[in-house]
Amino acid sequence: MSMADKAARFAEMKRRGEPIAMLTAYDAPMARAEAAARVDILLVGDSVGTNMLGYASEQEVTLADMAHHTRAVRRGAPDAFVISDLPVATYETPTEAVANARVLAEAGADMVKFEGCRPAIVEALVGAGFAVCGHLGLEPQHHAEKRLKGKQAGEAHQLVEAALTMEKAGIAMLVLELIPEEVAEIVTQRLKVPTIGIGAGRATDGQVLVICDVLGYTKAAFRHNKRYAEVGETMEAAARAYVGDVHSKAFPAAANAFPMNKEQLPEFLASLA
Ligand SMILES: Nc1nc(=O)c2c([nH]1)NC[C@@H]1CN(c3ccc(C(=O)N[C@@H](CCC(=O)O)C(=O)O)cc3)CN21
Ligand SMILES: CC(C)C(=O)C(=O)O
Ligand SMILES: [Mg+2]
Repeated sequence: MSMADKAARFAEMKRRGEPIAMLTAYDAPMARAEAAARVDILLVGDSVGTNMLGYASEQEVTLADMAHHTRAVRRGAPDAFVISDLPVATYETPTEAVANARVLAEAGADMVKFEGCRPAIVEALVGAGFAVCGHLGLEPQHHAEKRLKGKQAGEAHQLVEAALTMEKAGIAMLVLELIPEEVAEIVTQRLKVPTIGIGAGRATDGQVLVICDVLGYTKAAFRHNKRYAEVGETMEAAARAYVGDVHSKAFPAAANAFPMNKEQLPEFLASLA
């Protein structure tokens, strides 16, 4: 199946009014769990850098990082639909974008995503056979200040124009990040391709969240997020209990140890005498 055929399923979901659930995934066990939970789309976001690799910003994420994590996600979820982010400064020219998209596709991505209104980049990628997801509104790779975009009428109008430009260029999907609900609703109505929102309100065709926020693995308490677990607390409590058990010699117990063959033990001890 070609990359475009696989993505057609999501356009069909939009037509039917079936919401699309996307989550970021960064490694094999995460991907396995999300696939088992029937997450529609796994996003290997460049947010892997700040959330999993300890980087200070999205600027530090490399193509090698993205390929490494895309391979892990693909190994964990062989049949899932996987989108991978082209990291910062890897799609400056059409030629560069195509070469770098190939690296992500070979690592297992079904679709590639990049930030900003760059129709010439979309055309080159689509021409080379890649399915492309756009990303407008807050562009973490390009905007140091993480705040709502399209709050002013002029900026909101530009966002709608940019979305239409990207659709005309050939994107198969569009992520809308941190924009007012009313703007996301207009963009969603005017595009045939599905919109996926994060902090973009209720009217988009799908939603995406960063898995670490959903898990309560990160400390952040973003307004756009809904926390479904407290994995960070669970992880610290488990590590703390383990340390306590080792220090108190409660662990390992006999059940965790491996005894020698009963008949061999006397012979072993005698051999040492
Ligand atoms: N852990 C994590 N979660 C995310 O949602 C996320 C990432 N990382 N990394 C990439 C981008 C960056 N995102 C961000 C980053 C900061 C805010 C933020 O500061 N939100 C404020 C409101 C901002 C405003 O009102 O303008 C908040 O209080 O929630 C939002 C989205 C979303 N993405
Ligand atoms: C926030 C989503 C859309 C993203 O681009 C990422 O996780 O990198
Ligand atoms: Mg990203």
